[in-house]
Amino acid sequence: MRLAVSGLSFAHGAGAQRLENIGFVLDPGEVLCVLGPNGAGKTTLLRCLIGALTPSGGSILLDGRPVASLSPRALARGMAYVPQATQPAFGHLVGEMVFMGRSPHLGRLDMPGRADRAIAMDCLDRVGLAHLAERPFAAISGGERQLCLLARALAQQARLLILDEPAASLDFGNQLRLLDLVAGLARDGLGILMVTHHPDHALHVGNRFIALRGGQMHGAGPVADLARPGYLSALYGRGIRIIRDADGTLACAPLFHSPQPESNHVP
Ligand SMILES: Nc1ncnc2c1ncn2[C@@H]1O[C@H](COP(=O)(O)OP(=O)(O)OP(=O)(O)O)[C@@H](O)[C@H]1O
Repeated sequence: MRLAVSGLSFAHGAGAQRLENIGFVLDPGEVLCVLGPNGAGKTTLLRCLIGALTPSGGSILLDGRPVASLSPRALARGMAYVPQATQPAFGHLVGEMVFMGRSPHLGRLDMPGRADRAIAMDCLDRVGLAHLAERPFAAISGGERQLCLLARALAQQARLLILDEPAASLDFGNQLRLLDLVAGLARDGLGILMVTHHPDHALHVGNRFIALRGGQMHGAGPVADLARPGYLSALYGRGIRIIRDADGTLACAPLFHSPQPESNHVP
């Protein structure tokens, strides 16, 4: 399933920052990372993609069909969205939250059947939370909630995953587990669009990236471009260097004691 976005624009309202002329393609088996400073428009972009916001211009095509023309059910079978971890509105159990991911596969009055429950439990197990199935969603930690929402999206069995800062509340071990999971899902042929504040994560599991700044495309390309000298410093407005260890693994580190970049010009 191919997601193709072209010339996308959106405004939250008069005077609010606009998203302008955003474009990219996400193919099956690819991890596309969305980077950019706070307030750059990353979540706004994701909410346009899933139909929660209506763009003022441009196109969003899923396998060539405008997402706006798809029924909620068809859209949910195509794309699964994992928002930033939220406070629970209702008193659901963790397992029930994950069953909800099966909704696009059920009839209007159907309850999840045995097969749906097995899929949901398997997804909960994949994120390491099987032992919390009977706990209230409201009574687990922020990181566990984030993993639960990921399990719900996996239970949806969509071909595209849209992840909004999936690692934001995770401990270091769970961040690595998440990255392994993302890489594995991409190997299974899913397309994954992942907003991240960790350029390292993009370098580890991403294929390509887009960078937003002030609602505009600041750059796009293969993730290796993020390691170009000065690129991340220009994107975030702080000195950042890339370290390459003996086996070729790249990591970002701060440059605390050097002059900070004054412009956001991308080299
Ligand atoms: N509902 C809203 N009404 C008006 N402006 C909004 C609304 N939601 C977001 N904005 C503004 O739109 C811009 C982009 O917000 P968005 O949440 O998309 O940024 P982001 O890149 O996801 O940020 P962060 O990295 O901090 O999560 C910001 O200037 C924000 O203040």
